[in-house]
Amino acid sequence: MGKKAHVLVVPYPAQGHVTPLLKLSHRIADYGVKVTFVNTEFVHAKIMATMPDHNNEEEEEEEQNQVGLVSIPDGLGPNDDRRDALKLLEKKIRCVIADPTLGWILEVAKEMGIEQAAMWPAGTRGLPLFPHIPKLIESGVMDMSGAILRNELINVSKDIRAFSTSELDWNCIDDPIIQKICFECALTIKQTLEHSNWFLCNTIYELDLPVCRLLPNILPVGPLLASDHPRHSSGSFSLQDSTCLRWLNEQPAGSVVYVAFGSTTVFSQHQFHELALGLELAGWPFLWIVRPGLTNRSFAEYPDGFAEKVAGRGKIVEWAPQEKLGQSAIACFMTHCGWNSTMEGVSNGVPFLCWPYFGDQFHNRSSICDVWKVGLRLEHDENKIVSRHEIKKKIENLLSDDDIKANSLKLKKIARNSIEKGGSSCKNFERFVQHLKQ
Ligand SMILES: O=c1ccn([C@@H]2O[C@H](COP(=O)(O)OP(=O)(O)O[C@H]3O[C@H](CO)[C@@H](O)[C@H](O)[C@H]3O)[C@@H](O)[C@H]2O)c(=O)[nH]1
Repeated sequence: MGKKAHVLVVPYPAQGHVTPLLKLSHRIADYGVKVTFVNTEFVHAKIMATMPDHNNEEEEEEEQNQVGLVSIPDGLGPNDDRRDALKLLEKKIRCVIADPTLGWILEVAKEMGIEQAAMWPAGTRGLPLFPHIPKLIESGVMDMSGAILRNELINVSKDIRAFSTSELDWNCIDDPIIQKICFECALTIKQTLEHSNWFLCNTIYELDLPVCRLLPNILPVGPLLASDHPRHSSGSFSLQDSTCLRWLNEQPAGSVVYVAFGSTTVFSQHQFHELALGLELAGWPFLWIVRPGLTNRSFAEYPDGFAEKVAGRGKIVEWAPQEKLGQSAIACFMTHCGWNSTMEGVSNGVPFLCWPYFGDQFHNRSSICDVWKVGLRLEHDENKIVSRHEIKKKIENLLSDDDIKANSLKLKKIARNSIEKGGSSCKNFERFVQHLKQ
């Protein structure tokens, strides 16, 4: 059976408009089409309060063909008079800011004559590949659907290391359907990069010079840090366990290996064991984030006797306030090289042990190890496993490398300066905001 068609219904937030559109939506849903109906929060609350309770099974079954009611704010203040139906027409959106992967939102904004700003959340090193796609098709390196026909090195600029075709994001995926979706997404990103009014990036001009020069329309405004602003939310999906901050404060300066792999990495149980044994063997204190889903089992199983062997020097939590881990106790950061983690690590001046999992993380590793020289790679063995011995060796190599330590502190200064008044990212950001306020 094919996928259910899905329509989005957006009424004007007034009784006489909501009612017919909702009736129409229910009719459509009765034909097996999925409907998401978007009300303002104000209207949504009113409708929900008048909905009958659905208690019996018969009604639950009917529920499957119900219209999904969701809400968005209407943009008015708490004291605005919502009985004045014209009030909303006075409200104009100045600019739409969206993730480039959702380029269609920006296209709609363009159609409506609204300014569009894309905000790229990932690493920028791979960005120059997107505008290069037509040339790769023309020269027969790939076909129109992104399938690679010939492996070769891709040169986008003399200042940027050549990419191999295996580094193209969509080419790293085995499933041909997902590969196709990812290629379409790459085309959307290309389009957005070339046509949106603004292309903001969570990066720093001084650290990303070749890319910023090659793509002059990108606007570096990073590192975007919430922890510097007490009232800003980091948008964490999980509760952050703050007990590790206290624990860290009790550890000697420069002694703790911080181990965290963001929200998407999944290890096999075998690899998870090997990592635990590597941390045990290395002998350093460690703070390890083991979120639910980090292994491909329903819960992570530690090696026998692990807890006893690392007692007193190993702290494991499900989710930490990572951005706030700027304590001097942290000696290095074992990471999957997600871009947020990369920017946060750079801002805290910590050396990296790089263990990328997919996508931009490989490019980010390259920035960390080859360009900025603030980290080392963890290498897989012939069985595609990062062994406990490799982990111990690389921790030792990294912690005894004074050049890497010095580079990390230099980078921290650059990152922090860039967001101070007069710094490059601060200036870029102010330019953008001033424009919005005109
Ligand atoms: O215990 C933890 C661990 C992580 N984090 C936060 O979670 C975020 C993780 O982001 P990131 O490091 O970018 O990793 P992912 O969640 O894996 O990010 C996805 O999105 C990124 C931005 O597009 C890409 O660079 C990555 O490849 C992709 O996996 C960071 O802000 C961390 O501070 C916590 O708050 N607590």
